[in-house]
Amino acid sequence: MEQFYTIQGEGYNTGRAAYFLRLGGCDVGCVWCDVKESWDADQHPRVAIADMVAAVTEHPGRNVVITGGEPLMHDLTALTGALKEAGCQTWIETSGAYPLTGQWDWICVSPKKFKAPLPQVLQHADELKIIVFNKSDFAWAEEHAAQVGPQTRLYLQPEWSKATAMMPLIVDYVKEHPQWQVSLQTHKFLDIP
Ligand SMILES: C[S@@+](CC[C@H](N)C(=O)[O-])C[C@H]1O[C@@H](n2cnc3c(N)ncnc32)[C@H](O)[C@@H]1O
Ligand SMILES: Nc1nc2[nH]cc(C(=O)O)c2c(=O)[nH]1
Ligand code: SF4
Ligand SMILES: [Mg+2]
Repeated sequence: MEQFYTIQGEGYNTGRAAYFLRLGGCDVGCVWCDVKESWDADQHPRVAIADMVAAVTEHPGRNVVITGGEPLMHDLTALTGALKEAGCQTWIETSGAYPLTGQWDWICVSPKKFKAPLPQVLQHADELKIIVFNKSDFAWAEEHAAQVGPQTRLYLQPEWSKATAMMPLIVDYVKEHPQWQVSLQTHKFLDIP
């Protein structure tokens, strides 16, 4: 759908330069999704893997975030294989609703109520990033934290339009449950892609 070189704004790798490949297509249907224009894959041109890798390597950074849309609706074996061959670190942003394909250096799973994550994907998560839209999401976050491995980093990220109301609850929650960390969409504060 689009590709751009920016700073990873969210989660564990916040602040690090990364090239984003945003793949079209998602049927999860989050009401608050901030890239609804990604949902219909047919609205976006097909790009050859070699062209994506060439675009990545025009920049000095070698961290590549594959996001979407829901990137795991595509078989990512060939794309991640080509990126690894070009010396890239491969990071994914996924809801976990589809089977894991590809070779990954960092897996961020952000489960959704609208289409449940697969246990297999949760078990491979390096990072679990729960979007907090209302106060019931803390209990829901714990249900998913119980399904990841002991090394998985746990993040609570406010839904953007509810951030003012949810941030005080998130701050209190993290102080009481310090296994969790705060994640903010810092790129939106920086006004970068
Ligand atoms: C647009 S999604 C694409 C990747 C994948 N479909 C997913 O949901 O993880 C990228 C990240 O943005 C988060 N996100 C989407 N809309 C958001 C919003 N309105 N506020 C906060 N985070 C949001 C998602 O939860 C996910 O972690
Ligand atoms: N800077 C920046 N960081 C991000 N982290 C995850 C994003 C995404 O939409 O997947 C995203 C994004 O869209 N921009
Ligand atoms: S799964 Fe991701 S891309 Fe799909 S609707 Fe939800 S936030 Fe948007
Ligand atoms: Mg985004």
